[in-house]
Amino acid sequence: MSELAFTYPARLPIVPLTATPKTSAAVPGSKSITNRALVLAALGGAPDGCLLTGALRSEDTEVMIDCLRRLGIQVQEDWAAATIRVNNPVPGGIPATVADLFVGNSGTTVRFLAAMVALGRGRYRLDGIPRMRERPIRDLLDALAQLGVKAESETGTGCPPVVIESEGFRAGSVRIRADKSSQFLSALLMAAAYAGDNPDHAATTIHLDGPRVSEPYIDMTLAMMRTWGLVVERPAPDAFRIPTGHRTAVAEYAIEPDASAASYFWAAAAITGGRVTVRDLTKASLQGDVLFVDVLEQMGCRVEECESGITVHGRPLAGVDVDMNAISDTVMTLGAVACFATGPTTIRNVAHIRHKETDRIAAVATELRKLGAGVDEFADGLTITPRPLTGCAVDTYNDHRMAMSLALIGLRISGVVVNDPGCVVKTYPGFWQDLEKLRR
Ligand SMILES: O=C(O)C1=C[C@@H](OP(=O)(O)O)[C@@H](O)[C@H](O)C1
Ligand SMILES: C=C(OP(=O)(O)O)C(=O)O
Repeated sequence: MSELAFTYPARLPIVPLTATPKTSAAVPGSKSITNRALVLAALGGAPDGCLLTGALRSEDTEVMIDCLRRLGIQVQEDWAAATIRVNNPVPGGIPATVADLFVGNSGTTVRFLAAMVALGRGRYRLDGIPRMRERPIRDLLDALAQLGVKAESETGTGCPPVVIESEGFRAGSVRIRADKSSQFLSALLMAAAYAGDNPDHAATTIHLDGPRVSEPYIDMTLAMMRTWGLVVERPAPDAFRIPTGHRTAVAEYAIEPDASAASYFWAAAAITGGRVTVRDLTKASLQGDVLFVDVLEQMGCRVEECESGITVHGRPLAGVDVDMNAISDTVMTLGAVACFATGPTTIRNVAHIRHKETDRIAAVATELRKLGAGVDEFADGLTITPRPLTGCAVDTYNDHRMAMSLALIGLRISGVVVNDPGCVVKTYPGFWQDLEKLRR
């Protein structure tokens, strides 16, 4: 990330807004869509390559791009134009036979690529930062093993580093769990579409065992696969049948703005009683996180969808009791908003966020308590009880979403200082500049 045009201090004081914001915000491209589009464009193999527009430049997308290059796929970025061109000399396959891949702390990169490299013939190793070595991937490795791929956690922890040794995988039948992360299923779905022919199986059938988390991301995967001409049948709600041999060359694909990034600006309107439009997002988005605005609406905000985007009008806020399993990247955003409501807010059914950049339930509970809020933490969620807040230095746990969410509190309360604000590079390097635009 050294070339990124942003530098960050060690600590960033947040100055409260002096005027109520009435503005619109443009957020960068979706991380989830950019990283899926990179994988699908790489496997799809359009004759002149595929041009991705509106792409996100951030640590998570840059590690994905770097890994694809190490796999022999040609990737040319033009960040000034927010475009990436992807060209695979071996459409549907992996050119490199050996690769050592560094995935940083990007869940989408490690999960999507662990399945994708299994289409190759060779030995591939994926590793990341120390926290990545604590993030689960066993359920995906077990699924790949069922398809004849040697897929192992090097240290036997069920976490990276991961070593995949493959002779390519052929269509077959496989069972997988997605109760720790939906990314396991997304990864397998995308790779399975390029599985080799098997005289005994005209399709790969994936059976999902147990409950699934983060369901809208599975829908996003299925929708994007359809764009690439890949067929996924649903013989039952927990079964996916992916016939081999279907694909469409996609020459150009437009990436939506990031809805999780948008949540900070909608929340800013809610917290300050202002009005903020996030441009170019609609409720028809591929991203479940646009539905964060429904939670704000439940709390009392007015939400308006128009041609230019989605607008949140801040109003006095009531507490809510909400299941956030489907939109769990916005839990910390809601945690910040909840501090300004008239009553307690309970966030339920998000045990899986303990496996993300940090244990997000514990981290948000600790930091909101430091600021003065009442917080009861339970295994799969938390209750936040508003109390008078006092600004202080807050820790961010190398978690971009902790930094962006806690900063929101500083828009109302003086004395909030965000430690290690540079961790936003994971998905939103320009966040601090964009937050400042609320003062215009
Ligand atoms: O598939 C994706 O793009 C993502 C799925 C979610 O992860 P889990 O499925 O692990 O909850 C989400 O938190 C992550 O930011 C992106
Ligand atoms: C959980 C996240 O990312 P990932 O799982 O892709 O690392 C996130 O961006 O909040």
